[in-house]
Amino acid sequence: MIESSQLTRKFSTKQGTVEAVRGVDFEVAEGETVGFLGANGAGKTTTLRMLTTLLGPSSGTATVAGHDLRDEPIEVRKRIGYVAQAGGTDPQTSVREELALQARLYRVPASEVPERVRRVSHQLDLYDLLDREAGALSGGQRRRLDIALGLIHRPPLVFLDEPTSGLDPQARSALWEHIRRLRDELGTTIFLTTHYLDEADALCDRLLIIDQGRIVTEGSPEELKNRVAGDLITIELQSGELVDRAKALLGSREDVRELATVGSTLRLTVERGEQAVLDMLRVLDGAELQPIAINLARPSLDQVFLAFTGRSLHDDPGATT
Ligand SMILES: Nc1ncnc2c1ncn2[C@@H]1O[C@H](COP(=O)(O)OP(=O)(O)OP(=O)(O)O)[C@@H](O)[C@H]1O
Repeated sequence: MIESSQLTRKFSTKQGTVEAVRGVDFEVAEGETVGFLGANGAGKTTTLRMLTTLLGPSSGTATVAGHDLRDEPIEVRKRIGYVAQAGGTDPQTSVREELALQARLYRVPASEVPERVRRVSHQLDLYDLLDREAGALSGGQRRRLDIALGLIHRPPLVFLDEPTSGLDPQARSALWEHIRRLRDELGTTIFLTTHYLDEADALCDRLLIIDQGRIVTEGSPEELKNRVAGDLITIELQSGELVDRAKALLGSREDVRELATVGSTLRLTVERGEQAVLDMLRVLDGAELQPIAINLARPSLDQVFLAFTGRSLHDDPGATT
């Protein structure tokens, strides 16, 4: 659905040239939900604006929904929906009028417009709000309207720029449900930007992590977590002496990457923790070692982000996760 080839964008400013995007290569398959994860200023919006034909690349190109960005921008535009960070619409227009106007802009035949408005408003839970003025909507309702506007012409590919930015936790998880349904029920390919790690984890089949204009790694949330850290198993025993025995029994396993003892606790970093923890329990039981407590912790995407970019998203003043 998307094939980006060395897309680059520079901006000239009074202070000099800003290299916002420095040659990004990636692919997005049909039906995937792919997240572009990065801190403020990493280059997410600039890439999105290039892929949606709103901004010309300085170099490189991309094929989007089967058409080249540079050679056939109009064909690209017909096949995509773009939901920008802040929708700018007339606050006095009703939700119904907004949707109908957008449908007409996309040349949906007039006779089909009411049905389209009905469908999309059902999909995004806006049906009871159709006669409300856009200016009177809550933040979550407004974002749902923005997404409905991006879907009215039924594009196979939708770009969402920070879809839940500024929403409260309840409105965010409600919107996630709507985004999931787009993929599951309509097969829509979704490319979204976010700097919320929980959002990336909850919604995306695959993530591209962008830092300072470059993609530093990609993979499914699970793959990325496995690649970075492995799972952490902590086993607490009655005494340091018993810990030493447990260490001797478990330390030589092939799947143990790191091992440390802290007082009467043994800490092991392993691959596939769920399986390992069961095996280890069996081994300890066989040696008549009964742990007081066992804990298994999965690595977080935060650790992944830190490993690949050298900083935490929590340090980013614009991010709230
Ligand atoms: N029109 C412009 N003129 C000059 N510099 C720009 C322009 N647009 C973006 N930049 C710079 O390019 C870099 C990337 O910006 P971009 O908006 O793509 O980041 P982002 O990852 O989307 O950040 P955010 O999460 O804050 O939206 C930033 O350093 C930004 O200041």
